[in-house]
Amino acid sequence: MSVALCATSHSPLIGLHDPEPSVRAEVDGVLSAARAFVADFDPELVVVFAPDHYNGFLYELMPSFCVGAAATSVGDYGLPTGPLDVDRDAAQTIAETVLAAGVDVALSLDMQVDHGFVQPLTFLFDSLTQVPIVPIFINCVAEPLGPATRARHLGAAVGTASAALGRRVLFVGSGGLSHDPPVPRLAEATPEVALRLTHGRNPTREQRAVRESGTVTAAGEFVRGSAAYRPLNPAWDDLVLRSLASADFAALDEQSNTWFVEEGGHSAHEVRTWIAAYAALAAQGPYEVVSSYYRAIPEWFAGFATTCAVPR
Ligand SMILES: O=C(O)CCC(=O)/C=C/C=C(\O)C(=O)O
Ligand SMILES: [Fe+2]
Repeated sequence: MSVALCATSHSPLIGLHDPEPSVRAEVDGVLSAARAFVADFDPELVVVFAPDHYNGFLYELMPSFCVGAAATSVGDYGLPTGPLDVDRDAAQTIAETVLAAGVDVALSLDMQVDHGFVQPLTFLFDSLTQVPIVPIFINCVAEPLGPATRARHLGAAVGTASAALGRRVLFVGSGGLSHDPPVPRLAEATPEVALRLTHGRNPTREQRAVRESGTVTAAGEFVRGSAAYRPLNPAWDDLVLRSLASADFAALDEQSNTWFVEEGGHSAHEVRTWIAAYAALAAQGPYEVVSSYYRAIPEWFAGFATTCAVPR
């Protein structure tokens, strides 16, 4: 087996605003099983498809997709800070192959990544440098967004490029299913927030603390039924999981961007990372999902899912 997949929700609220202990323990068990799956596969390279939340990618220059040839974690929400062990040659090869396939991916030699990339790595590995990685950013929050089909094309091209590397490659997709956490949107932003979304790289420790405590406060309001955020949608999440398990990409990615927001909330666009990861796996033939977990966890603002898959 030369490829495998692990796709998981992330949430910056894990550890900061937890559900009841039995739910937390259940998720910890699922993530331990995913970690064991990955250890058993023993990847030689990890290709991570993940979004950003205005930490590494801002409106000063917002690509739809970007391959990182070097990357550093900003360490938001208490997660580890510092460089990732990026395989620069593999990143370069993947970027060249993806561009040759007609998908206009950017290349960064100095990518900053946030919890979107880093949290799944902490779920699956002992450190950010345990296995070489290639981080691939997918814009899932900063409108305007292209059609979701582009994530499938990106993933397919990355899958083809990965096959040519001749290594055991794990594809990781990182993002919630239905969820509508308080990620600012330019269309509604005050001038101050718009400035931050455009140029707010490297906030001070105090500025970051204010943002992060605001997310925790919002999660509390959401749990208490605030109408300011769209509800979780387990029925839609089930559709997402079933569609990807059966490689029915069109059921998802041929829908409009509005459909994603109306069904799953603004951050449901993070499903693009799952579409890309599954499309990368599909590029090397039929696959089967070997584990699939789902629970709506309002304390984490998340329709929370974790799946693992292998070639059939
Ligand atoms: O700047 C901030 O931290 C704003 C809040 C934020 O980024 C929240 C992110 C939530 C997720 O990543 C998620 O639930 O997927
Ligand atoms: Fe997110």
